[in-house]
Amino acid sequence: MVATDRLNQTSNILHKSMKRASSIAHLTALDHPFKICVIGSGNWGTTIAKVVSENAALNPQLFASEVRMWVFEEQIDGKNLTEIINTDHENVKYLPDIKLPVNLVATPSLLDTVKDADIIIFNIPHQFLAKIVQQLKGHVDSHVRAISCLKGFEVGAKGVQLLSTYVTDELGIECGALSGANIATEVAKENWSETTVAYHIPEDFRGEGYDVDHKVLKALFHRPYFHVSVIEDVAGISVAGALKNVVALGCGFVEGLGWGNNASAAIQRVGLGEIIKFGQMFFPESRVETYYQESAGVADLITTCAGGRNVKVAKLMAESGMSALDAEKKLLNGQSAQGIITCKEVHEWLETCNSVSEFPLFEAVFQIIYNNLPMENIPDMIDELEVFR
Ligand SMILES: NC(=O)C1=CN([C@@H]2O[C@H](COP(=O)(O)OP(=O)(O)OC[C@H]3O[C@@H](n4cnc5c(N)ncnc54)[C@H](O)[C@@H]3O)[C@@H](O)[C@H]2O)C=CC1
Ligand SMILES: O=C(CO)COP(=O)(O)O
Repeated sequence: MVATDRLNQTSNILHKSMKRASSIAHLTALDHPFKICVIGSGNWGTTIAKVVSENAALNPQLFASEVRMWVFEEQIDGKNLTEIINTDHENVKYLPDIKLPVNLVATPSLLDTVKDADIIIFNIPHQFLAKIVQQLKGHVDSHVRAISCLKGFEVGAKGVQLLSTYVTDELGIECGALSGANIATEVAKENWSETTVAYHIPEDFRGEGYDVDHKVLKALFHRPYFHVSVIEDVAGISVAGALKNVVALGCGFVEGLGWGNNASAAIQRVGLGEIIKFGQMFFPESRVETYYQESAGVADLITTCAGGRNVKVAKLMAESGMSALDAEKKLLNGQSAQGIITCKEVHEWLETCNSVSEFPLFEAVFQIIYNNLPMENIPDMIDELEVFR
């Protein structure tokens, strides 16, 4: 009886997932297949390029097979990285030992990469976004749609902005976000992960089959090993993705000090509270439920604090006394621990708003990295400032 129930249950699950897969497979672009490009070829940039290239090859009615990936050109042993990627189908510097699909084409020119693209996926360390977006101005049609996979904020004359909002404001194109518990190397190895894509359907939507909607985004990013949930809350997933990197630095400090799991859990508790509070104060359109219902949020906080680059860099700082930038350089071979910049951006914004004291963990991380505050002071800093909660 129990065995029969199990069998029925398994067959129901199989039926549902086959139905879902076939409904995605039967989507058709009615005008021309959507042409995809990826801007960025780092650890996550290359991984996402692999994911979407696989889907592009499998769905010719919906996507053009060739996916271009912009590479910030550099030489590896006297050879251009683009040439290595296009010949050996491997990004030997930022994603070694992972075979890339042959329909993924590395391109050194930014403008050639976006030429005729229908969907642009931004995936670079966020400190380079402004420069890239400025180069794209005037070269992207207003009907192009975009997804930002970046984690961070833009802080400037307009205050604190989501990176997707920055893209929309500067380029005049609709931009959503992708964020989740996604250590790139695990996704690249096709170990099962979940992610969240958030996208608002714009007012100039041209109709199903002619434009990007939630079904198209699911077809673009969902893989058997990379399960995608598509929602509307761009702000919620972006705030969570940016700020968990700051919390992860805090976890790295206490880990490097040898304080153990309780201390790391305490940092994550305070950190989650500050993430939610930041979202509610500065992005009131974000939904608190997103943080625990979606992969972007608590799940991303857990995976990043367990094994991400930010935690590793902070741990090395604690163990060696190195500066954040030296530790990043030593450990990451050109990759970026985004929390180092994000905590500064957050501090500057909170100072402008006179709200520094309401975010004791974010402020402690900033003071440790930029003003050499002793890491051992974290518990006291949190206690002293937490009275403002
Ligand atoms: N790696 C990961 O596990 C994940 C990363 N993310 C986010 O995705 C975004 C991109 O991260 P990654 O692809 O991992 O990048 P990365 O950390 O691997 O950075 C290296 C990339 O930066 C490029 N770069 C270096 N100098 C540059 C310059 N002056 N201008 C333009 N590009 C330059 C390099 O060419 C290389 O492509 C970040 O915001 C990150 O937080 C999100 C989820 C997972
Ligand atoms: O964003 C990430 C996981 O979702 C990656 O985190 P790190 O940049 O700390 O490796």
